[in-house]
Amino acid sequence: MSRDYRLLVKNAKQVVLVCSRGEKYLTQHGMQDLSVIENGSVVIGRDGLIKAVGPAETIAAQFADASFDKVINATGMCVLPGLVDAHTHPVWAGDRVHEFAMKLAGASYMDVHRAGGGIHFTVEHTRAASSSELLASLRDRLVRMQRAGTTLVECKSGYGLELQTELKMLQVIEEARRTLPINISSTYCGAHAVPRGKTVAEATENILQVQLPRLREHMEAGTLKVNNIDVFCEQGVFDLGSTRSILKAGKDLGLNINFHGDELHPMNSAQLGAELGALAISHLEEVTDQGIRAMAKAQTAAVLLPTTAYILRLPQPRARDMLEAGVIVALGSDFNPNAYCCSMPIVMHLACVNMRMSMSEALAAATINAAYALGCSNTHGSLEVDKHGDLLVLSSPRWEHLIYQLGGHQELIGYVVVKGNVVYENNQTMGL
Ligand SMILES: N=CN[C@@H](CCC(=O)O)C(=O)O
Ligand SMILES: [Zn+2]
Repeated sequence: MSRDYRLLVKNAKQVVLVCSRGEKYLTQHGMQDLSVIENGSVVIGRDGLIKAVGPAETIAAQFADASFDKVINATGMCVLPGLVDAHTHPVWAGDRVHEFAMKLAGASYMDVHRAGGGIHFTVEHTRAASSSELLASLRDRLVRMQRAGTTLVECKSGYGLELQTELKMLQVIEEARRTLPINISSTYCGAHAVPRGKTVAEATENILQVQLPRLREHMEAGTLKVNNIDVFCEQGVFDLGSTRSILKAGKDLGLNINFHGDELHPMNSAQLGAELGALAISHLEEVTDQGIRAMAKAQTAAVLLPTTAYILRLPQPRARDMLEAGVIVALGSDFNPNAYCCSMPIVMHLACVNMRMSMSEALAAATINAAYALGCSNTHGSLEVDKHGDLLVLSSPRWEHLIYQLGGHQELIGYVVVKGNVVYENNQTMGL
């Protein structure tokens, strides 16, 4: 057997595995009691997969005659799995800082949307932008996310609302996936809003008869890899019936159902998602008790987005009720021109303070459960042998500092590693 490896991270004060028995997700007590090794090391092979993780002394003995392309001495530091951001809209042109001012002055999200702003404003600018402009800004945003610890990120289309721009966005995401050292799960979200001048029925028809068939051709030809299908199921956007037909058609294409539901009004989106076998539903600020029970039973993950409730001053999603009912709770940044946040550490902090999650629950939600929401928890979301060697090294002796120090991740994160390669190194780290 070869004794050459890509990376050894040795002697960490804590190695947070999150889980260690091949769990696909964590719920209830499992989220409270994360697997942590005190004084541990991790070995990543040349194939980018984890070969060993365990007590530092055991690893030192087991790999005494091995050679490593790189060794990180993590004495006094913590190692965590790379963070997983389960919901973002990172491909767009034209910021909406002016709308932030309107909302601070009292306008609601739907006031702005109905007045032709919001998603419509971004659609106009994104349709006009070239692929290279979109790719350049996407790259910058992904770099910012990565520096904040994200190593797997879901990226949606949805600012085209017609075939050409939706395809342009998905191709830009595909190019990022091919060329950037970050894992991407891509989502077709052509039903993000009803285009100006069209009815819901016309928009649904266009998606079913024009956009999805062309997407199928690209997927079959191997020119696009798309993982998930999304719809914004909301009053004044896509109703339950149109949502159902679009999601079902996406599922027939082999896409995972992962959609926006019960955000501003109770729509019975959670029940619909459970019925269709959705992998995940995002937002859920207005989910009902029945919806919570249906999601728990169907093992449909709830992707909660603390930045949205915070920025729009919405009621907080009922994280505690969901956790107690056994729902698989995950987290996402919801990065988009409305909620401009690239940082999962800040998202975890908000989840703890505003949604009353514990720090362990928040970390599980931002790692193994977010990976589950993207159908990737067999390869990502925890530090276990044979999973991808994606991890963070923090310059603090306890991992909880990543959540506790609000906005402190820039100084705390010393290394971000993807498949055993250091993709970000920060020489300016500061301890406590
Ligand atoms: N709610 C719908 N979609 C996004 C917002 C997109 C936008 O405002 O541009 C969300 O998840 O928050
Ligand atoms: Zn969204």
